[in-house]
Amino acid sequence: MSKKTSTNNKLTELRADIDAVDTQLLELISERARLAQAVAHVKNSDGSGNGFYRPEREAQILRRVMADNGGPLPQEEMARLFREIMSACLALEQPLKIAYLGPEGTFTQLAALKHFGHSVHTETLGSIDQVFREVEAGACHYGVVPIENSIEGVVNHTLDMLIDSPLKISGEVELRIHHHLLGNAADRAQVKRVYSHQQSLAQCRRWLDENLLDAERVAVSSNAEAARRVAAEPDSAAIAGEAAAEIYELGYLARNIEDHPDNTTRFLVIGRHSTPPSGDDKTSLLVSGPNRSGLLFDLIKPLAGNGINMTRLESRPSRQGLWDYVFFIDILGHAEDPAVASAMRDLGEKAGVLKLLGSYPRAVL
Ligand SMILES: O=C(O)C(=O)C[C@]1(C(=O)O)C=C[C@@H](O)C=C1
Repeated sequence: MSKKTSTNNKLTELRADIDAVDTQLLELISERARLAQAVAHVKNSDGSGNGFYRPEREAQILRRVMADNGGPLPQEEMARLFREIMSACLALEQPLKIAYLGPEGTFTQLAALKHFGHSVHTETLGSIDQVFREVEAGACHYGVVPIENSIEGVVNHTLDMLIDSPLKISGEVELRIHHHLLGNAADRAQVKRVYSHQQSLAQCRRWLDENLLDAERVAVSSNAEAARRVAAEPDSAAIAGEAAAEIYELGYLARNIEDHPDNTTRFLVIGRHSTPPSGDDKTSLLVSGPNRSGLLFDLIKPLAGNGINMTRLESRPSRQGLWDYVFFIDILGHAEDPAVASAMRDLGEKAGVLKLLGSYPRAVL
C-alpha cells in the first residue's frame, strides 16, 4: 500500500469515528433540549413569575464544566460551547429579548452575546437611559450596560441610573478590550482625524501621541458611531473593535493600540428579578448619608466587622441635595449569606439610605 493510500485510509477511519461521536452528540444535545422543555413546563406551573432565565443555575453549570474539563480543549473554549448550548435550550423555553447600548458593533453588544449566547434577540438602543427604560417597562427581559473600565474608571451615567431605578443587577460580564485604528486610508500618514468614544481616545492617548500627533481627535457617542462616520471619510480613522471593523467594512491601519494591554471593561446585566445564590456571588450596594466626619469609616466598619471582602468602592455626588454623597460598594457574597445579611443590617443603622442593587454570580467567563 502506498503512503498516500495508507494516509487516506487512516483519515477515513478517523472521520468515521468523528461521525459516530457527532451522532451521539446530536442525540445528547437533543435530549438536553427536551429536558429544558420539561423544566419550562415545571416553571410554567409554579406561577412564581420569575421568568425562565436562571443566572445562578447557568453560572453553576459553566463552573462545573470548567472544573471537570480535562482537555484538550481549553476551559474557556469548552465553557463557551456550553454557553451556546444553554442559550439555545433557553430559547426553546422562552426567547429572551436583551437591550444593550448600541449601535451595533459596540463592546456592549459583544458583552451581551458573551453573557447570554447567540440565541437571544437583541435590541440596540442609543443611550444607557433607554436601556434602563426598556427593561423597566418590560419591553426587554434584560439589559446590558457598561459600568467600569480598568483604565478610565467608572461609567458615571450607569451609576446615576442605578440610584433611582427599581431594576436589580443580575450579572456581570468582563470583556478584554482591544482597540484598533480602522479606516479606508491607504496608510496612517493620510489620517487627518481620529474619531472614537472619549474613553477609547483616552485609552490610546500615548499611542496617538507617538504615532498620530497631528491628527485631530474627535470624541463621538460610541466607537461604532466613529466607525460608521469613517466609512464615508477616507482621510479619517476610527478607534474601535473588531466587530465594528467587520460591520462597517474598514481596514486595519494598526492593531491593538491600547496603552495598557490588560484593558478590561466590566458590564452589568440588569433585570426585574432578584437572583438566588449561586455559591460564588457578588453583592452591589448603594449607601448614602448626610456628610459628617467619619461617615465613610462608619460605612466600611460593618463590612470589616462581618469579615466581608470589599471589591469596589465608588462615590458620586448626590443629585438630591438631601445627601451629599452616594457610595457604591461591591462586596463578595450574596445578600442571603448570613455574614452579608448581618453586615447589611449594621450598615442600614449607620447610613441614611441603604439600597440593595443586586446579588449576582461572579463572572465565570
Ligand atoms: O435549569 C433551568 O432552570 C433551565 O431552564 C435549564 C437551563 C439549561 O439549559 O441548563 C436553561 C436556562 C436557564 O437559564 C438555566 C438552565
